[in-house]
Amino acid sequence: MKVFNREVVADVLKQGIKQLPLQLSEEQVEKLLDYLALLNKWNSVYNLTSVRDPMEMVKLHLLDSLAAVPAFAGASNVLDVGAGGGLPGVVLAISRPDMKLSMIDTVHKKTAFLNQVKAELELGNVTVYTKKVQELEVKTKFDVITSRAFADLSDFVNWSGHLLAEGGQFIALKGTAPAEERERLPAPWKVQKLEPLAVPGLDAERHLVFIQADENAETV
Ligand SMILES: C[S@@+](CC[C@H](N)C(=O)[O-])C[C@H]1O[C@@H](n2cnc3c(N)ncnc32)[C@H](O)[C@@H]1O
Repeated sequence: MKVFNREVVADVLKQGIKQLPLQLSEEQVEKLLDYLALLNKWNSVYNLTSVRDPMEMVKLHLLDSLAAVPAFAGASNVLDVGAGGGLPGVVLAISRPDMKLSMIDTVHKKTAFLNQVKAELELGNVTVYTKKVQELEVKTKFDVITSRAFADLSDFVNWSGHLLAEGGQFIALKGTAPAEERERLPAPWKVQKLEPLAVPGLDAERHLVFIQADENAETV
């Protein structure tokens, strides 16, 4: 486990947040830092992320997920598929306490960690599922289904399309989203928008891919 210097990490986080169109309270920033401390503490046990350095975790995990938060402006009931250690799910849940946030992963030790985060950070808006997303059934479908570093776009929509409410959308956080991958989407799904994502302190290509059923979408 790398040493977690909360003061130094907080400084990088706060500087990054200033560069984003986001208003977070001091309490929310503290919860983000608590989450990062838990991720750092339990990573060696649960194997939650290959990123081991807390300073790198701030940029590659927290700020990367925070940069996507404004894209969820109109959302009220969101599912994060393949949430792993909670990205972007936990960051969304902390940033938008008004929103219901569900996370699903097949790996029990990861969802055990997510339930621990939920309890320790008192995230009353969070629900955690341990199963394949293809096998999940819910009473109320989601208005947004998101994922980060999860799967090919076609697999993402094929495996979770049954959980999306009518008129809802997928938002995938990707490094690149090659045209070939976007064009291979099965009907009725179409890429509505491909948006470059600027992550403070990160010099890497990042994108948000918005996908909707054809009747709502303009093909890019
Ligand atoms: C590369 S990790 C990404 C984790 C996290 N989203 C992140 O960005 O750090 C992909 C995750 O998807 C989960 N996964 C793979 N297939 C799945 C499925 N069919 N349903 C739910 N989760 C799945 C894996 O267990 C893994 O934790």
